[in-house]
Order: sequence, then C-alpha cells, then structure tokens
Amino acid sequence: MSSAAPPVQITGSDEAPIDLEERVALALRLIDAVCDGDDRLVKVLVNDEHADCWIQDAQGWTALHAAAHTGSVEHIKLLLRKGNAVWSIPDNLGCTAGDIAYSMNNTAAYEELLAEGVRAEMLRAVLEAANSSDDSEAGDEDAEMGVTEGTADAVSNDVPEEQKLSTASDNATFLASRLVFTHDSRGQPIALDAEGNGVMMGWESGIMQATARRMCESAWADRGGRKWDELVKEEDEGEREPLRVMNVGFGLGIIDTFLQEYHPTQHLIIEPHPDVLAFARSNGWFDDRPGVRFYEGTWKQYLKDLEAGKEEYVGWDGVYFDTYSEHYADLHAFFQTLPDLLSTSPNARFSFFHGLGATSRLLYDVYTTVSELHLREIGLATEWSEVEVGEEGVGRWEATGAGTDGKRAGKDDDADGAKKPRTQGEGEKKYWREDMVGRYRLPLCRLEC
Ligand SMILES: C[S@@+](CC[C@H](N)C(=O)[O-])C[C@H]1O[C@@H](n2cnc3c(N)ncnc32)[C@H](O)[C@@H]1O
Repeated sequence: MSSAAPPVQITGSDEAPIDLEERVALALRLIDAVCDGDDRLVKVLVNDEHADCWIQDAQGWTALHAAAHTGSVEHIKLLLRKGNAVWSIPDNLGCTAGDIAYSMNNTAAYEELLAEGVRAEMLRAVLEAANSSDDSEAGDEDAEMGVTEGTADAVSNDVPEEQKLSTASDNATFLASRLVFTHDSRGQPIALDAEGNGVMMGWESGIMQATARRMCESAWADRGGRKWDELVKEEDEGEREPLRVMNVGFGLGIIDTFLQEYHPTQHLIIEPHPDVLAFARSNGWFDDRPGVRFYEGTWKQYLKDLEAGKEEYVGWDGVYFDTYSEHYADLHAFFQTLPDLLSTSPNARFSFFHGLGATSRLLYDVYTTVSELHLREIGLATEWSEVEVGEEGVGRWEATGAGTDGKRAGKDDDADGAKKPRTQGEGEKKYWREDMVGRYRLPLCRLEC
C-alpha cells in the first residue's frame, strides 16, 4: 500500500536538502521584501539564502516583476546578476517584468531589463547558430517532404496525437496541413491554418501597403500608372532602371498586389504551401501577369537551387520576407543571405514583417534591437518607421469554429468536444497586442557601402 509521497527534496547551495514548500516560501518572502523596498532582507535572501528569483506568486509575479514595479534598478541588477531571475517570464496577464516597468514609467528599470533581454537573445542566437546546422538540414527535409509529396494526410494520420507538432510553430507541420481562406465577421479576408490560427489577416493590409511604398517609392514611384511592356521597353533602351522584386510568403497576396502597382520588371514569389498556391491560382496570379513568377517551394529550397545553379542569380532591388510558423532563428538565417540576394543598386531595399514578440512591449523592443544588430553585422542599416494599427478589432482574429482538421481552434470547447455558442470577440487569440506594443514598426534596410 502506498503512503503519501514525501515532500520533494532539493539541494540548496550549502548541500543541505530543502523541501519544495520551503523553497516557494523563501521565494515569496523575497517578492514581499522587494515590494517593501527592504534592501537588507533582499540581499540576505538572494546572497545568503539563495532564494529562487524565478518562482511566481499567485498573480504570476516573480521578484523581478516586483522590482520592476518599485523601479529599483539596484534590486533588478542583484536579482539578475547574483540571483537566478529570468527576464522574460510573463505574469498571469502576459506581462514581463519589463512591461510592468514600462507601464509604471520606471524608465531606468525598463532600460536595465531591455539590456538584459538583448544580451540574452544575442547569446541565444550565437548558441542556436552553433547548434543549428544538423537540425535545420533535418527540418528542411521534413518541409520538402510535406510540400513536394503532398503528404498532409499521411503525416496527420500516422503520427500519434500526443507527438503532433503545432501548425503555428513547426514549419513542416504547417506545410503538410490544410488551410481555409475565408472572411471574419468584420468582412476581413483571413487565412486560417488547421488549428484555426490566423496565417494572414486582412487587417495587415495597411502594413503591407506602407511596406511596398517604403520599398519602392524613393526610386520607382514613376512606374505607377504605366504599362509593364512600355516600362520594359524603356529599360531595354537604357532609359530607366529595371525593378526586380522578390517576396517570400504569398499569404493572401496583399503585399504582392501593392508591389504590382510599380509593375516590376521581374516579380518572384516564393511560396511552398499547396493551398496558398491554389488560392493564388484561383485569383488569377498564374494567368498572364507580366514579370510574375512563382517558385513553388520553401525559401531554403530556393537557396539550395540557387547554389546548385537551378535558379538564376538575379540581384533583387526589393526583397520582402513574411513566412509563417518559422522562428527568429530562420529569419536570422535569411538575413545572412541578403548580401548575395540584393542588387548592387543604391536603391535596393529589404524589409520583413516585424511581429516578433508583439504581445509584450519589452519583447517587441528586444527583437527590434536584436534584429537591427544582426542586420548591422552583415552590413545592412535599418530605418524604422511606425504604422498605426490600433483601430477597433485590429490585431485579433476571430476563430471560425473549426480548423481544417475538424477541431475547435479555441480553448472553449466542452470536455467532450461539443461546441459552445460564441459571442463576438469571444475565443479570439491575439498575437498582436496594440495595448502593449502600440504602433507597428516597419523596418527598411539597405546595404551600407
Ligand atoms: C503571413 S503569410 C504572408 C502574407 C503576405 N505578406 C501577404 O501580404 O499576404 C505567410 C506565408 O508564408 C508562407 N510560408 C510558410 N513557410 C514558408 C517557407 N518556409 N518558405 C516560404 N514561404 C513560407 C505561408 O504558406 C504563407 O503563405
């Protein structure tokens, strides 16, 4: 017969066992001491008692959240440098310590947490890059299999439920899953993945329009309203510069529609998803659009084909990157290829969709800085401009009830899977929190001479 399990024993710094309850109690005392501004006790708990700085209280706060709230830079430094505080832990409302400091106007505390986030993410990128070559090869092959062999059903049927990866965070899983193209209740077009996550939403149209303009208007504005063949004739006669653009990730074709306003000489669209390609086909993108060509595969496959001589080196004047279910490490890897992809024209520009960490002010600031630093490392200077996205309903998608795998997207099903009635706004997931982030930051990058 079994008796009640003994308390979990862990080993403290003095090697004496401490039980879990004691450890939690110590961490909660630390949070209180930080809130009370009790410097002496905070130091004792961190330096001598080795209280865990990452343990969360009932509202999800760690000692770092408490220090961000009081604005004590001294406590923040102590918790990060002498304790084991983690800068990115969100509380129950999704706020990191940095978000608390920002909302309290504790500027010095915010700066300290931002610097910690940037340091940690730069280090993480170095470690990921060092470990990635084997993983990315394997991942890429998975993606290729999903796309070229159209194995969506085979993949989803053969893999046990508990081992399935999410369509939102695993590219191969996404590429092997089915998509739905529909409209939300506000009439905005949306593309949903098999779990009901928004792949692309009409509300991003303003961002896409502003991006296409920023990329093209300085050097190619006079192409608007002209005919493609007239423009190409003028290019052939040496009277004007050609415009060659590449877009990675078609989605709803929004940015491609705006890029078409400049009648690019060449317009390459890299898109691997069979359902997106079918959507593009049904919207006339494969019919006689001068200069437009689709590469039907992932950008990693495209780069391999480029290296193998199966694709021609072009020298693109505009490159845009906006994929789905990839990670910052993938975007970072794409950055490295830009010196080879961009043309030598002083007008050549690169941009990407910057939704990185867009549910937190701190994370958004960290990724703005980290991406700019990584671009600078490969010789690209970045200018940021802001785009307003804050109208009502923006930044959300409305779950439509079922993903393409027949499962409910939201968390609001009954245990037996029965669907509950939904009111407007209910069950909406956010990946953009305008209350936290404010305006969208549009990056525009150019190669420095
Ligand atoms: C957010 S949508 C792009 C939306 C687009 N910017 C627009 O204006 O409509 C992302 C697209 O990237 C595609 N995608 C996902 N993984 C990709 C990959 N590895 N290489 C290229 N495209 C990819 C998806 O199929 C999807 O069409």
